[in-house]
Amino acid sequence: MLETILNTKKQEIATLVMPESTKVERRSLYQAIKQPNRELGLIAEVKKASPSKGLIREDFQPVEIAKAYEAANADAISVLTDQQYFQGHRDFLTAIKKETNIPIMRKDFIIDEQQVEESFRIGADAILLIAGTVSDEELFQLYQSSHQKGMECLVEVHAASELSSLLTVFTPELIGINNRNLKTFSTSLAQTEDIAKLVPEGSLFVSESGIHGYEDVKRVQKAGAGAILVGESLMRAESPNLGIKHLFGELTHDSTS
Ligand SMILES: O=C(O)c1ccccc1NCC(=O)[C@H](O)[C@H](O)COP(=O)(O)O
Repeated sequence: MLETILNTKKQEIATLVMPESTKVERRSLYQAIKQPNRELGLIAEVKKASPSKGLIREDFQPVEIAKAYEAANADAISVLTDQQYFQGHRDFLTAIKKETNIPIMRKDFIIDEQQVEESFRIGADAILLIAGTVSDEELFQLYQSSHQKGMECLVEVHAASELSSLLTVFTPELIGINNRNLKTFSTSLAQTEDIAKLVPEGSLFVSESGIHGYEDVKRVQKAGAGAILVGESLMRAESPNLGIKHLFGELTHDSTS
């Protein structure tokens, strides 16, 4: 699947039309999740559809969802901007950035400097970089140019071998451990437990994907995660607020909104 997505990205990059620059102040994702609003940080994702689940949320109002995440004390927001596989759009990110006050991460498949510049222009505070999509050296280049532009990076790995290889080239401040196997689409929190052992002391790590309830939250927290990245379970919840409360075990019998 990843290979198919990356082939699409290469075609998109070849015809990329650079947007005008949006004037925004940049916010730190690292600081937000270092000092989270709850026992561990929450990056709440705006995700309409996915390759594994198809359409997740029919009534999809990206800015309203993002504002509700912020009101429910999410620490940061992840916005899927890929159109073909996730039904996202880069305009969603710009609109969300203008209407919220917490860090906004661009979640896409970023493999080229032009996409870094595009992310900067649309107003992203941070971008996702995925190990294995380009060489570790190329990933480091993208990481450095993002930082030079004032954006931070969440560097995602799917295997212990990917992280150890990456660490021979550079040490990301923010490491994402994705619990989803991109071949089978199945998720396992054991991924977080296995890979966590390799995370260097100075880095914060985020457990991503397949987190649906408080038991999951406690499990990845025990493994050392500083934050979680959650999409589907929040998008399927009756409201973002109820979804977040459910996730952190904050629901009481009289919780109605
Ligand atoms: O979500 C997918 O099906 C998917 C497929 C292929 C590549 C990436 C994919 N998802 C990106 C993500 O990492 C998730 O959107 C994110 O971690 C949130 O996951 P979840 O809470 O399980 O929606």
